[in-house]
Amino acid sequence: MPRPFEHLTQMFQAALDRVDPYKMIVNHVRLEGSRLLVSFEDERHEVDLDRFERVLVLGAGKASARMGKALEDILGDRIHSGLLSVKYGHAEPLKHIEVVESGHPTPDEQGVGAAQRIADLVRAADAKTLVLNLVSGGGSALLPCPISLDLPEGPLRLTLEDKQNMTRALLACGADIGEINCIRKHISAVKGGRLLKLMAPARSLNFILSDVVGDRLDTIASGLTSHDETTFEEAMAIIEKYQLQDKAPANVLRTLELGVQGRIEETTKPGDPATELASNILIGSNQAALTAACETARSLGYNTAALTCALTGESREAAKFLWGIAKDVRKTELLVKKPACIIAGGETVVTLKGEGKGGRNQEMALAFLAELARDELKGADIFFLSASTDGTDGPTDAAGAFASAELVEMAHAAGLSINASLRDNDSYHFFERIGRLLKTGPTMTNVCDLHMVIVSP
Ligand SMILES: Nc1ncnc2c1ncn2[C@@H]1O[C@H](COP(=O)(O)OP(=O)(O)OP(=O)(O)O)[C@@H](O)[C@H]1O
Ligand SMILES: O=C(O)[C@H](O)CO
Repeated sequence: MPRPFEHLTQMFQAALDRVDPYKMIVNHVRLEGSRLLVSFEDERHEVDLDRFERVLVLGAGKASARMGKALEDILGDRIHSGLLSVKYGHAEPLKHIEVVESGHPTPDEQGVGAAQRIADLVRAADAKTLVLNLVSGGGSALLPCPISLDLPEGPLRLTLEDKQNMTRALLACGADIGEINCIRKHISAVKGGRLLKLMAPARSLNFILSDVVGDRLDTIASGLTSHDETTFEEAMAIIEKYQLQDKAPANVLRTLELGVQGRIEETTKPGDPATELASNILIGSNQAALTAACETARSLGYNTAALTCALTGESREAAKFLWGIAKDVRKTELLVKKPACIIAGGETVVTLKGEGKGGRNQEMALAFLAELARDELKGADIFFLSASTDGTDGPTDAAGAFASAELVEMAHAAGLSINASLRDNDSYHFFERIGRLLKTGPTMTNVCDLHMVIVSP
């Protein structure tokens, strides 16, 4: 492994360590006698547990089991019971909280079962119940609760299959997570803050780890515990924007149409009394990971530039943007002096056109490699890593992939075509063949993606 790749891996590991949800919770939440004290930047809360007869821990997301472990270590027997839905392979043995593993990114029966049980638990919660919700990215897929309506003309029951087909169409069309979740919220019985209405009159403290650019609470895990800023009209406009009329299941289109006509109640809106009972606490985001990566880069001797936590757009376009910056730094050192490390975070999208296997980070590394292959200076001074902090980039077992000039040679030697692999969205098989995938396994955290470029002197 070339030295710069080792450095990029160290920076990524440091970033993961900083956003370990266990540490984020135990460092900011403590129990003093019967008082639960929470302090995250400007969010401070104090709750007297003796005022409640029971404490329930609920939630969903790739990082939620690790958050649950932290709460168990802090609260011990104070937790009455709990239920979390996490992605397969993301469970953690817990004592008071049951952890169910469910399908992601396409929801499955396990998720439906967990969502149903969570809905039942919150419906039964009264004013003597304190609910602690642990919400993290992935929660949308892990808590599928298809809306069910009794209309004068007969029942309208969305099925798991409807949700699965809608999810597949949304993930492939290039829509960003705000758009995807706008639709998810309007066809769910718990998302878009509908969980809050089921939970009233119980009080809730909701710990939220952001995997969404801009950290909008109504987007993370489709805003289970947040009021919703989006509307049925916007959901319908997204269907039209991505021409999903033929791909969206008939039941979904019908639900959205009825919503636009005002025949279905909107998601929970700002000012709804149910929102008054909930405190939403953002425990971490991409910024923390980016900061840790920068600190490590500095300690390894690089002059470091943190570009943004909000890199979005098509992966292959973002790769060109980062490549342009790398070339600028090589030539002018205007942004930062060499040896340089340029770091960005965010979440891009991939509009799937091919039948291959990959993820948005692997696709970005492949598109970066395409630029390296065209470089007149042969790019021996530029090294790149793009990786997802949850450890699973797209439906693959890799977190991301590396790129450097040496890989262009390796690909040629292996008879691989960068352009053909890009055309097929087949980045996984490409990097697997040349042994340059980054594999971490499930990291139990989730704060979007990191992209890091080293420019050597
Ligand atoms: N062959 C492929 N090449 C590139 N990207 C792909 C490919 N197949 C799927 N994807 C992308 O993978 C993404 C879904 O995978 P992933 O589970 O990593 O998403 P996620 O955003 O991390 O999930 P969540 O936000 O729910 O935590 C989609 O953006 C999809 O476009
Ligand atoms: O679950 C989801 O909706 C995404 O991961 C964004 O939080």
